[in-house]
Amino acid sequence: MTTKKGNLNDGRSVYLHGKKVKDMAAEPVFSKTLSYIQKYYDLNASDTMFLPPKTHEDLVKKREIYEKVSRESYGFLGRTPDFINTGIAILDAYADVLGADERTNYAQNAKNWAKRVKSEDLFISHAIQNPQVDRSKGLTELLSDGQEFAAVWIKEKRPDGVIVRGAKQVNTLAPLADELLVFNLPGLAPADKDFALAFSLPLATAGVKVVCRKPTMKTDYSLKDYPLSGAFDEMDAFIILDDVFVPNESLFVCGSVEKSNAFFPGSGFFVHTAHQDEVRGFVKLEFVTALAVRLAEKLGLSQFLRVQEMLGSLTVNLEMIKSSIIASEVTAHMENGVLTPNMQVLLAVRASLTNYYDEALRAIAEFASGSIVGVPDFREFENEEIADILKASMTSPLINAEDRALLLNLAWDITGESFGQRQRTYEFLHGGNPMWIKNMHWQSEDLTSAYQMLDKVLENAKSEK
Ligand SMILES: Cc1cc2nc3c(=O)[nH]c(=O)nc-3n(C[C@H](O)[C@H](O)[C@H](O)COP(=O)(O)OP(=O)(O)OC[C@H]3O[C@@H](n4cnc5c(N)ncnc54)[C@H](O)[C@@H]3O)c2cc1C
Repeated sequence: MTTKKGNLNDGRSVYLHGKKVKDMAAEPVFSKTLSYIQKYYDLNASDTMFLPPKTHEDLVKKREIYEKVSRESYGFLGRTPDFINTGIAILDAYADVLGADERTNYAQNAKNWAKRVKSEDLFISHAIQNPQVDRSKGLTELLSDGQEFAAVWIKEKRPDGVIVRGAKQVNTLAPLADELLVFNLPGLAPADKDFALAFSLPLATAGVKVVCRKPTMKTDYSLKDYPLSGAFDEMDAFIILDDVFVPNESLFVCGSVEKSNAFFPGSGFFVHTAHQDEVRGFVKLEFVTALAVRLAEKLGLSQFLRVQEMLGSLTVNLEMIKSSIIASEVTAHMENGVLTPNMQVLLAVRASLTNYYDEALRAIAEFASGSIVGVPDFREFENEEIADILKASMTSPLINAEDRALLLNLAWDITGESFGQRQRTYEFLHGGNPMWIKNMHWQSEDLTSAYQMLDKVLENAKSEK
């Protein structure tokens, strides 16, 4: 256990700035962010997190703890330990779908793993999406073309486990986690047996290489200049599995396309992690909505009708998301003895949040306008040569110079900085391409009563003499 204790120097291979990191604690991008991740443990969130929901009250309790954890990072850390842990909480009830074969008992492995994650309070990071090598080709075709890193595949089968090779394109917070959970989304073709895998391994396993993107964190300035991007960076990483040995007992799927395709929806992970994710999304939407309102007030814009309409639209969006999350709990159903939130509602929330978040960002950018790039380095407010005139010229009856600069810096962090751009990309894509989400929603929607009305009016028209 490393994340909870705060010691990430366990021999893991993490690459940053073109080098292998020797001391994780010496890198602010990791140490500062870790202190935010650890708030999950400070809040003793695990007791509630690992509760398999049986009643409506349980779901409400879980929502409240997701919200609490999320508020610690204002919703800007998406993959805190509660995300995967809420799926692990119900794995015991679902694992039998994974079955067994002559190699191992996958269902039992998953149950044992869930027990260990709970008892050791581990932080699990998940790696699903395959690198965008050539989406026009199937995985088996890519491998036969020599593309060994287009996905993760079984290179060698041994009696005690398998050697896997390959890559996953983005794994959020992997450098700070205890273990990597590697699996596929549904969609493997019948020929893709060698790609049919699901397993979890400690970060420090030989051959696991975690290659970080360039940080968005600003370390050379004060938090006054970069209130969020100076505080944490939800690091994403490219994962390389360079001939990694996975012991039989760590395998949840191996060689079965059917089981691989069933893993995400069939393990209960999808719906319960979605519940956590949408609550976290709501908290973030609340934050950006509040910032838009504060900017409008402090820049003297809120008496304009157009601005009022924009603000009203943001609060309407917020209300829709809040109510929908509650609706997903009220319309939950029992499945495998677990009270399961309504997935159609959660998918609708995910599909809408991408647009609502963007709308809030557009409002912030429009209100902050050119002022957003006219903010000096905060040290200028201490510069004897110009401090007085700067403060006088930037102070208004509504807000003093420093508070105004701070508010605008926050707006820039969220709309302009690489931190904000990464957050925007995250909101758009982390839950899957919105195209797939909407596609999935439409295919599962029950339109029976709507069709009945439609047929009635058509029949009425046809039967007119
Ligand atoms: C900040 C961030 C953090 C993330 N964190 C994680 C993480 O921790 N773990 C993880 O596993 N994943 C993570 N993801 C990955 C995320 O799950 C994927 O980016 C997302 O699902 C979209 O998949 P993709 O990028 O492979 O794009 P694709 O699905 O390849 O789509 C790319 C483009 O191709 C088009 N396209 C692709 N296939 C088709 C098709 N069949 N028909 C028509 N058009 C098609 C799409 O419309 C789109 O325009 C993260 C992503 C981001 C941006």
